Amino acid sequence: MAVHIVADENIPLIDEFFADIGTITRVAGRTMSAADLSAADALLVRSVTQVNESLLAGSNVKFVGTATIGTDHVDQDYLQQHNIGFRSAPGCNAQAVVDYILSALSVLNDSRGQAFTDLTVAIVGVGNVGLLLRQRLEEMGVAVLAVDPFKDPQDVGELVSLDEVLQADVISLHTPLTTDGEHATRHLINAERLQRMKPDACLINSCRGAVVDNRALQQHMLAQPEFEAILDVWENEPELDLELMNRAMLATPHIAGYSLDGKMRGTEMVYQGLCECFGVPVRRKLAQFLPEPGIKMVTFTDQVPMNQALRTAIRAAYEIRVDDGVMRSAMIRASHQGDGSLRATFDQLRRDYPLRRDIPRLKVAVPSKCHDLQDTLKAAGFDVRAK
Ligand SMILES: NC(=O)C1=CN([C@@H]2O[C@H](COP(=O)(O)OP(=O)(O)OC[C@H]3O[C@@H](n4cnc5c(N)ncnc54)[C@H](O)[C@@H]3O)[C@@H](O)[C@H]2O)C=CC1
Ligand SMILES: O=C(O)C(=O)[C@H](O)COP(=O)(O)O
Repeated sequence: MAVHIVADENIPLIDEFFADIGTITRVAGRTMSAADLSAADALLVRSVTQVNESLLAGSNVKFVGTATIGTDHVDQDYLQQHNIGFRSAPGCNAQAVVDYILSALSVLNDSRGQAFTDLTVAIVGVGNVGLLLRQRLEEMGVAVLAVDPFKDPQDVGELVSLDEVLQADVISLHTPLTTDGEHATRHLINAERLQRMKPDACLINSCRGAVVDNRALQQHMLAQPEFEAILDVWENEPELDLELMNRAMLATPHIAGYSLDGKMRGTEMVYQGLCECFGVPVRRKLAQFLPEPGIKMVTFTDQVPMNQALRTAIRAAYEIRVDDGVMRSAMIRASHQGDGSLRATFDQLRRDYPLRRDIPRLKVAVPSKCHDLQDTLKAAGFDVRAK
């Protein structure tokens, strides 16, 4: 049976994974409509497509795959009620988000003349991203506080209350966007909770924009000039609040998870789900397609101080300041153009995102006598070679 697949044009390796399963139509994810699905058996999306009754009603779609970790754009109840198979890609780009946070922390440290180990970092949501971040930071010697009402400390380590977490130097958000129940995360960080943070705290949001009340954050930063925000995600994307961007210490266009490794892993995971749903044998594996990294090796001498080596290695793998600079200049240019330019520019930055690899793909050579440096770089996830 040939499966007709409608796929977001920004999903990589669509032909490589799916061409021998059926026919493929690529469409723009942001503007996908019910008309695009008239002949579809399977739908593959990213986070920018709202998958709900108005998209699917009247179609013959039997499977929906989202090549993303987040699933807040998918009405899973509707899929279940209509017997439509579903697969997301849990954890696919968790490593990339962790790399983003490490690069962000290295910039924050530079601006304050601090080392990683001078900070207490709070993690809100200890799932795939939060737990990997916790492991990396703790092994690097950073003090971590974590909160997650749905997790057992036996599985994810010690947990504290949200009140305690608000007292950390850095608060990094890693929850899904949810709107129902006692622990709903929409506007989890609101004006009142911002008030309870340290005046010079740093809030990092790389999960979903609406987990933070963006208006309250902007007002808080106006009143507390020492407060820092590092923002990858924005309420109402692809709309962007330029004022908030200008106040943020680092601003990026929802690309924290955009490593090649993470994106391709996402495709492989939905491929496996689609094969299972249609009873097709799994013939393709990510390793067939993932290229070798371009930078082969970063080499350190024994003279390099620990923090400098760590910063250099992290930024050789992922330099957040480049993404920040590209976004600011593109957005400022767009703000002088007409209606819709900011939205279009936000999406264009994402579509044309340059190649980036996960930290564990970067080999780092360290003198064999520098055991502490080797251990710290391994803790941060690097492929360390003693030389
Ligand atoms: N900026 C980007 O490019 C990316 C953003 N994301 C976002 O990050 C989110 C987290 O990713 P994962 O860790 O892989 O998801 P996950 O589902 O593995 O973990 C989320 C954790 O948050 C916890 N949680 C839920 N409500 C909470 C609350 N009120 N307070 C504290 N914890 C709460 C859950 O119990 C769970 O342990 C995703 O849902 C997605 O929206 C994910 C990948 C890339
Ligand atoms: O995996 C997720 O969840 C994300 O946030 C994705 O990295 C977002 O990428 P797009 O699906 O919006 O391209």
